[in-house]
Amino acid sequence: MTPKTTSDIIIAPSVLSADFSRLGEEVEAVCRAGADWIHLDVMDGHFVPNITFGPPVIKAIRNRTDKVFDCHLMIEPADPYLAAFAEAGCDYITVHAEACTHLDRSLQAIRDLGCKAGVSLNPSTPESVIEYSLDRVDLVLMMTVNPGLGGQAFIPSVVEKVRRVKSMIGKRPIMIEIDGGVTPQTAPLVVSAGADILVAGSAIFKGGEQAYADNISALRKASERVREAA
Ligand SMILES: O=C(CO)[C@H](O)[C@H](O)COP(=O)(O)O
Ligand SMILES: [Fe+2]
Repeated sequence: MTPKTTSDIIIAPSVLSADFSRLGEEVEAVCRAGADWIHLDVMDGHFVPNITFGPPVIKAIRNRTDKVFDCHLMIEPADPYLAAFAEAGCDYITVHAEACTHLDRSLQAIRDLGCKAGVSLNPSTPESVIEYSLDRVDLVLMMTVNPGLGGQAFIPSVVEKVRRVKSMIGKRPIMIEIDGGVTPQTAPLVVSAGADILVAGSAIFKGGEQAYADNISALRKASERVREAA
């Protein structure tokens, strides 16, 4: 296998669009198909209008792969549950800025648990809310849909915000992750604005297991063309 370079785009399939009755098998299938990370959408029916799964389910699928478990917490409050997600085997834990009264404290708590700390911004949240916490951040997850559901349409106005966050980050070792409505058509827009990681649910978990590799490769090719041209 060719070693990854720092310019490689990371593809993180969101299991939100997987068949939950076969979650372990779906994780294995998408890893075989070329996934880099596994994106886990945790929803509480309070911060977002949907409920998914929590630490016990993540723990149950942790032994299916050694890929990075990228946990996107759409829960409010988040702080009381951070330790349980770390113990379940999450590598990155991302909280929403909108759901944390003391964002700085939540980010430090994630790092104290030995995990990488992510912060997510809804499409309407200005990037200024994270400006003074960047020294505690490993990843900025920028929502390109309103959180809570898979299969929604990409919101193009976020692309400019991605560009601003990239410039705000400067030389800090912080990755930008894009989540929502990512397809081979929309991926080039965010990659050219500075995205490092692409989350995709409905664009990957479609067409049956045999199509996952082609779906991932379509996203990778669309992104790499942009990076090569830059
Ligand atoms: O965080 C999310 C929703 O809140 C999901 O990660 C996201 O929507 C992925 O699904 P799709 O690629 O189908 O938009
Ligand atoms: Fe997500």
